[in-house]
Amino acid sequence: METIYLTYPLTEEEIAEHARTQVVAIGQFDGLHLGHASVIESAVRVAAEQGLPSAVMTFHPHPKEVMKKGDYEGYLTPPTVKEKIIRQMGVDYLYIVEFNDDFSRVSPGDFVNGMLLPLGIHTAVVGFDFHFGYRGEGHAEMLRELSDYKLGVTIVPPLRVEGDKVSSSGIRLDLQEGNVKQIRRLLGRPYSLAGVVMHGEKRGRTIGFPTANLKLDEHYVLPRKGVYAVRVNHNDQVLQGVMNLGVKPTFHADETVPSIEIHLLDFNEDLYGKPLSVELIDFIREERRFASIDELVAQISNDAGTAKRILSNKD
Ligand SMILES: Cc1cc2nc3c(=O)[nH]c(=O)nc-3n(C[C@H](O)[C@H](O)[C@H](O)COP(=O)(O)O)c2cc1C
Ligand SMILES: Nc1ncnc2c1ncn2[C@@H]1O[C@H](COP(=O)(O)OP(=O)(O)O)[C@@H](O)[C@H]1O
Repeated sequence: METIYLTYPLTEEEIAEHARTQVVAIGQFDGLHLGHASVIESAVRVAAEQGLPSAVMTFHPHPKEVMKKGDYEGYLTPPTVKEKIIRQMGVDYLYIVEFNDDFSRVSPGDFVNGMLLPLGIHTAVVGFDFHFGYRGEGHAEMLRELSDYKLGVTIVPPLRVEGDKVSSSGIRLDLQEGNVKQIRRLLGRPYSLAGVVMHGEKRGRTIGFPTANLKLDEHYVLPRKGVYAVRVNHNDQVLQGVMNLGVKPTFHADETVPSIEIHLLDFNEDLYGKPLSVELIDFIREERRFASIDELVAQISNDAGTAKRILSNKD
């Protein structure tokens, strides 16, 4: 897969370089949940049927970040994660269009005639709720008419899991509630956070539970504070662990910035500076303040046992 960065308006050179008859799935696709996957898979299938290359067009930064909408709290799938997942889906080209103030003011008609048609888009594949152009005034059904019927359009219906429509906003709510098991069903994979291990307060080792402190690579939406059973990818190895995402109220009275700390089970190696990717498998409990370090340690030991039981279940 080739990743191509574009800005609107396209230059003559960009058009000359990237125009090809192709089938493109268009959307924000933040989270890359099963609904998004069904849109992208449709594009790959239609492309194969037509003997054309397949592509995904997405936008960065997130429009809500640029438009300073109050409810923006980060990415479910930051750009590098999104790119990796789309690559695994057999897509030939990924177009990342810069979303900025100017682009937010492009009319639906100009988006179609100044972006899609010049790139040689043969068929656009979009989700049922796709909106585009100034104030999101363009919607899926308008693509045909705005292109003067030059574009083929496939609209993919909503995907349901156990009766519920799969949506990025639903997943954001589930994250606030710590429903990581449900999120795993909606994404088709666990929610994960990637980062690098940094130095912490060096207390972990003194209480028998060293914890790798994760500095996140990108701006993720964080789940509810608390303790989670996690699977950790480190050096092509998959390790079991227990994570605390919180402000350590036992030690800090008014800390507000949460830290992400993982104790790896049956493991003893130096991890400073190493990249880790952490998959959230299940929520164990809320973070709380303990009256003594002994009580905290007893609880962490209990949590490690709970995580081990959860992670040994093969589902
Ligand atoms: C499984 C687990 C659960 C934890 N639960 C809590 C908790 O409920 N309350 C709290 O104040 N700290 C909790 N912690 C954080 C510890 O206080 C922290 O790991 C310890 O202070 C070491 O910090 P350091 O790695 O910065 O040295 C937990 C840590 C782990 C690994
Ligand atoms: N089982 C383990 N789980 C997590 N980190 C471990 C483990 N064994 C060794 N380590 C190392 O110990 C460090 C954590 O020790 P800790 O005393 O909590 O220090 P810090 O406060 O700097 O995180 C990790 O960053 C890693 O390098």
